[in-house]
Amino acid sequence: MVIGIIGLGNIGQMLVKGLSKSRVVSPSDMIVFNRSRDKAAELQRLYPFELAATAQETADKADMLFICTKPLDVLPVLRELTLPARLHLVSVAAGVSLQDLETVHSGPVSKVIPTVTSEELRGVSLFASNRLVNDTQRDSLRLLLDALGTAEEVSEESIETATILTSSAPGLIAGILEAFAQAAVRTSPELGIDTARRMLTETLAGTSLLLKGQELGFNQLIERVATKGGITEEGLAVLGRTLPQAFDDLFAMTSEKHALLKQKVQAQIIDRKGEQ
Ligand SMILES: NC(=O)C1=CN([C@@H]2O[C@H](COP(=O)(O)OP(=O)(O)OC[C@H]3O[C@@H](n4cnc5c(N)ncnc54)[C@H](O)[C@@H]3O)[C@@H](O)[C@H]2O)C=CC1
Ligand SMILES: O=C(O)[C@@H]1CCC=N1
Repeated sequence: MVIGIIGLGNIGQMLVKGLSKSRVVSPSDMIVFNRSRDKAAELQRLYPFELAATAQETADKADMLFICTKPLDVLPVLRELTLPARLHLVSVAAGVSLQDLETVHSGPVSKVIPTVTSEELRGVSLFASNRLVNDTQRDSLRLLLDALGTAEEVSEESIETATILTSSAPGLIAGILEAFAQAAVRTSPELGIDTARRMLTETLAGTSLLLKGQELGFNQLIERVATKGGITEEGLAVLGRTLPQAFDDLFAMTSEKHALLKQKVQAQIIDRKGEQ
């Protein structure tokens, strides 16, 4: 099976690196197109995929085509192409629905929300497919996404909330850790920011092993750490007072952004109909 990739940004590159590292696809079974050829040629030196001269060449040769541009570039880029009916089109863009993709491709279409952590073959890739994706195509997609961590099929209704938990989360967790480290240094400047970051990074790795490796629940881990009447309890009480509102705000704002993005994609479809 030939995997096509259009767009070599964070996610396009993650796909090349992750799929190659997992060995589920060899670079020689990938065909890649990027607007800037130099960037693609540089990556090609490490991962010897076929470098396409045009996006159309990628679409013609691929069995499964990942479109990895920013959301508002997805439909304009795909409209310029003639997509073979057999092609399984896979968009990774937040805010672009299966129905939107069906306006540019009459064949099988899936939406995947990947995660940058898949470069390390960990993390959850969300996916939803339209009715034209047959069992073989769904199985092939699931195989690729499982190789990148864990594949999870979700309804389009829940994909936006799940996106925050799986795909935005690495960035959000990094943001939380940065604030954690900065507060430590405000409290004890002599510690230094690099030391604080290093301590948190190592602690995150250990925490993740306890949660995932030993299958401890969040509350079980809290009980192990927070000695009754001890210090951690005080910290948890602060989090209990402040974090529920912060996370409600986070979901409210990210939902609003998703809605705005979807409106803009809809406008691209309506404008196009007006032009025809
Ligand atoms: N970064 C992330 O963690 C995640 C991103 N996504 C989605 O992935 C998509 C890409 O995001 P990033 O990789 O972060 O963005 P990015 O800005 O790093 O990459 C976009 C790439 O598309 C290329 N591009 C733009 N127009 C093109 C064209 N006409 N032909 C070929 N290539 C073209 C650009 O050169 C750039 O390399 C977005 O739609 C985003 O919603 C989804 C989940 C996670
Ligand atoms: O922030 C974004 O828009 C993309 C989608 C989810 C993660 N990154």
